[in-house]
Formats: sequence, structure tokens, C-alpha cells
Amino acid sequence: MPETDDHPHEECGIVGAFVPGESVARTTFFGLFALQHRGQESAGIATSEGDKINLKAKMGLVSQVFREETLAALPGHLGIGHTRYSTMGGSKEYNAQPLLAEGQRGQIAVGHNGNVINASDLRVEMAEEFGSSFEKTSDTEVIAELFAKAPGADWFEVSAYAMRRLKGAYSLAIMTKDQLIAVRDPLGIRPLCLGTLNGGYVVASETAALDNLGAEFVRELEHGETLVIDKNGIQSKVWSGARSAHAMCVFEQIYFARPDSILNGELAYETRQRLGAEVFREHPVDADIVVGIPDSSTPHAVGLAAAAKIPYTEAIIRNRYVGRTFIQPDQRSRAQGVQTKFNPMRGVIEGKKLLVVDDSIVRSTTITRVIKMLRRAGAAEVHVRVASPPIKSTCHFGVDMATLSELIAANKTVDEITEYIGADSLAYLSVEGLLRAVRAPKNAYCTGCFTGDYPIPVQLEMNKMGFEAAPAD
Ligand SMILES: O=P(O)(O)OC[C@H]1O[C@H](OP(=O)(O)OP(=O)(O)O)[C@H](O)[C@@H]1O
Ligand SMILES: NC(=O)CC[C@H](N)C(=O)O
Ligand code: SF4
Ligand SMILES: [Mg+2]
Repeated sequence: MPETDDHPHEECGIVGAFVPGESVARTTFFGLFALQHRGQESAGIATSEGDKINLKAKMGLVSQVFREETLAALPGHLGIGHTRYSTMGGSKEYNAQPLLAEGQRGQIAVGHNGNVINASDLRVEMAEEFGSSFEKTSDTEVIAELFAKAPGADWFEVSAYAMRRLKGAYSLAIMTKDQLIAVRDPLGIRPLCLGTLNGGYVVASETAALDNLGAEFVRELEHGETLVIDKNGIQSKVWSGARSAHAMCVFEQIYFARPDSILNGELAYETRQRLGAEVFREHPVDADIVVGIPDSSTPHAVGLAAAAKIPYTEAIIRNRYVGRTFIQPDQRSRAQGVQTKFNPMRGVIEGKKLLVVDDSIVRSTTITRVIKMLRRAGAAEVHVRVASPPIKSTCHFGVDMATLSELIAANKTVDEITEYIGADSLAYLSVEGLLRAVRAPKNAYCTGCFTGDYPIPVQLEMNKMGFEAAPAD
């Protein structure tokens, strides 16, 4: 059945492990556990002892889907895992990853982070070329089918073939019964990194997952790179067609990735401190204390406070057991979520001029409620600084943040937003300031949702439920 409600989502988390002599189901589980923030709809693990792929993928959090018994039923030294937020295809068990596909090289399992924008065309083409039929409704099924059916003498040729045909974002963890394959798309939109563990290898969306496993971080994958890991060791090839420009999602730096992950060679925590410092340099204001909106804006607020030489103070305490509001299923529960999530401390706030920092404003649900809360707690003035530019366009590459009509900055000017959220002043970081803070030239990042300028051409708005409404057969 087609879903009509809007799902504001993040991304997905992927893990892969090849550790001879070890049972990697637990490794994969703990890797996914560290990546839970990237997707909370479903979780799955596939493993192999070398003879066949065992799979378990269900709706729910990593810790809800897997127990000791389920992990024990997933034997093998080779495995991949996935935690999903849907960007194409409904939030349904049949779309839970890893997905299996069958081809001339046997069975494969695929875990995908990203969004492929030409999946619809590929379904039609592949039905003709390979006789493919599609039972699920995500773009990942198309990727899995392509890797299973593509011609090629080895996985590098297969991957190069797939890279020529896929348009969009795809960081992939793929396994056969005896090989682990990791792929980062030619633009490097989503992160993917490599580590070593107990004589074997681990790949993961973020370095924080490697830290969690006690693995040693080796490096981030290149854009257009394919890794093949098996009993003979590791081999790597970068697709010759990969462009020189990187287009990593700049929102990973601002909000999505964990602050303790290394992205493009730098700790996200430090990059976020620079984002905060930069917005203050662009838009200084007098205040008594700097307040972050927990959790994700803390590093930005700390960096801003240091640049402003105004004390950073915790004024809002967060209930740790409430999830990210960005990712609740509808507007009503999102609004409720903000109330349950925060408690302002009157003793800290009363009579003070506050400089409130958030990493981003999407719909403005969070900031509007927080300002009301702070005023009720006796704030004398509330000045807001946002450590990223206004979000004016939607994402086509794996972040389902909101529809165009819901994005406040797509529909109102900064002055109108200031009034709407009830702030004494509001200022956003400029796109130039953003690029300065991430220390990158313009073409090194995708900034599409801020600038409308995407690394590859996109349609006006994508139809997430396209395959649900009219499945191709
Ligand atoms: O304008 P909105 O639609 O409210 O969305 C923006 C908010 O969403 C995110 O926080 P979230 O609460 O999701 O997670 P966090 O606790 O990690 O900051 C982000 O950090 C902003 O605070
Ligand atoms: N957020 C993601 O990376 C989602 C992966 C894929 N597009 C899906 O919807 O399943
Ligand atoms: S459009 Fe925005 S969220 Fe999407 S990949 Fe580009 S920078 Fe990231
Ligand atoms: Mg937040």
C-alpha cells in the first residue's frame, strides 16, 4: 500500500567485516549499534562461513532486532550490516537491508547508504537487458540486481560497469559467500571508511564505528573506489571515470555524522566548532551567555562561545531517552518530542541575554519551541545564530529532510523567520562561511540543499514512493 505520510529521515549506516577465525555477527552488531543515529527504521545483518549467506533483517532498532540467539544463528567470519532510514521505497520489512540478489557470480547481499536518482530508468532498462524483475520498492534493490547481473571478469569490472550506470549517492557494503566488497560512489557523497581488526578488515559509514569496535582506522575510501577483501587480502581500484571533484554531503559535517567521526580527514567535532565560530564572526551580537540546543549543536556552540569570548553555558537539559526530533514520523509527534526532550533551567536563564546556537533549522519546530521555553524561563533577550545556511532545497542523495513546502527557509525570508520563531535576532552562516569552516573549495562538497546547486542534475522533487504506487514488472 502506498504511504502518504511524510517521513523526515536521515540516512543509513553500513558495516562490513572480514575477520578470519572470528565470528563477525557480534562485530557487525556493535558496528551498527554505533551507527544507530544514521537510521532507526530497520536493521539487518548477513554473514557467511564461506558456503552460503545467512540473513536476518527486520523493522526496529539494532538492539530490538538482534539478541544473543539471533546473533548465534548468524555464523561466519564474513558479514555486512545495515541500519535504514528510507529515502526511496516505504519503511517496510521487505525493504529492510541487506538485500539479496542472484546472478552469474552467485548470491550477493547488499547494504546501501545513499540514494540513486535514476533507479526508475534502470528498472526498465534492466528488465529488458537482464530479464530482471523487481519485488521490492527501493533503489537499493536496483543496485543489488545491477551488481548481481552486471558483466565483468572480476568485482572491479562489475563495479566500474555499475558506476557508469548508477547516478546519485551510494556507499555500499556487498558480500558474496566468501568476499567482502566495499564501494564509494564516484562523487563520494556518503562517507565510508576502512579499518583493520584482529588480522582482518572492517568497513563502516563512520570512523566512530571503528573506534567502537577497537578497530584501527586506516583511511576513508576514495570517491569511485572499490575494495575487494577475501582470504588473499585486500585489493583496491579507483574507477577511471571518477571525476576530480569530490561532492561529499556537507550536511554530514554540519549534523548527520557523529561529532567523534573523522570526515574528509578532520574530526567533525572540530569542524563544527569552526562553523560556530564562523557564524559569530559574520554576525556578532552582544549576549551574557552562549547556549547550545542539545545534542548536536553543542560543538558549534562551544566554538562560537570561544570566538565570541562569551561563556558557554548549559541552559537546557535534554532527556537522553528521547530520539532526534528530526526523525519522528509526523509533525505532531515531532512537536511533542521537542517538549518531552528539553527542560530549560530558570536559575541559569532568568534575566540573561541569550545567544542560542543550533546547527540547522529545517522546519523550525525545534527552535520555535525552544525560544518559547527560554522566554517562559525568564530570558531577557534571545538571539539565534545558525551554524549553517538557510535550507532552501530538498536532498536527492540520501537525506529525506522535508518536502519543499515544509522547509521554512524555502518559504520565508530571514526577517519573516525571525518573527515566526519569536527571536530578538536571527542570523545564518553564509555559504562562503560554510566553505571556509569546512576548509574546502566550492566543488569539494555537495551544498545542494543550501544552494540548489547539486553535483549532478536532479528533478525538482523526488518521489520517494514512486515504486510503491506503481511497481514496475
Ligand atoms: O527545524 P527542525 O525541523 O526542528 O529541525 C532542526 C533540528 O533538528 C536537528 O535536531 P534533532 O532534534 O533532530 O537532533 P539532535 O538532538 O541531534 O540535535 C537539528 O540539530 C536541529 O536542532
Ligand atoms: N538513507 C539511505 O541511505 C537509504 C538507502 C536507500 N535509498 C533506501 O531507501 O533504502
Ligand atoms: S543536498 Fe544537502 S543533505 Fe543532500 S547530499 Fe547535498 S548537502 Fe547533503
Ligand atoms: Mg538539534
